[in-house]
Amino acid sequence: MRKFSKSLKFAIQGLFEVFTTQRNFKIQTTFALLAFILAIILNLDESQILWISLAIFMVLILETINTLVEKMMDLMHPEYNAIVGIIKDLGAAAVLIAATFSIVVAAVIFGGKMFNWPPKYGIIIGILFILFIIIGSILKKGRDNNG
Ligand SMILES: Nc1ncnc2c1ncn2[C@@H]1O[C@H](COP(=O)(O)OP(=O)(O)OP(=O)(O)O)[C@@H](O)[C@H]1O
Repeated sequence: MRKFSKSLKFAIQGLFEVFTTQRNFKIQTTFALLAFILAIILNLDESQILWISLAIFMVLILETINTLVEKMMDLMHPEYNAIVGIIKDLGAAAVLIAATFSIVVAAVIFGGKMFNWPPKYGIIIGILFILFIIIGSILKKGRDNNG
């Protein structure tokens, strides 16, 4: 039991660390709080609350892992290095994917409840994001090959 309370203490220390040092995490927790309050006001049902919670916690988990990766890389390799840059960019990409998922969930659940948006708006956001990845990558490759 003592071991568990110690582990919990370290985990909470980590939580305070990511909250106090990471501006993005502060913004994400503020949005999370607003989303949970809105969920109460709109009287969301069980599955809607679970989807909102999944979206919120995925972003927070990935932002924490992204911070961990950044700190690890800064410790292991403080000087400029192209691979370090790619590793950090990948961590940021994981957060962006989770953030997009949370926009899809918000559009379907909050948009549906507040503005009567059809659920297909969520699909449209998903398609736009996938197209952005594909077209953006092709354009970038073309630019890299030319320059
Ligand atoms: N050592 C490095 N070598 C190459 N590129 C780097 C390096 N450090 C950072 N970068 C580039 O800068 C971007 C931002 O990195 P950084 O570690 O500053 O993250 P951040 O999101 O601004 O985090 P924080 O605000 O917590 O410092 C990375 O995604 C990467 O593209």
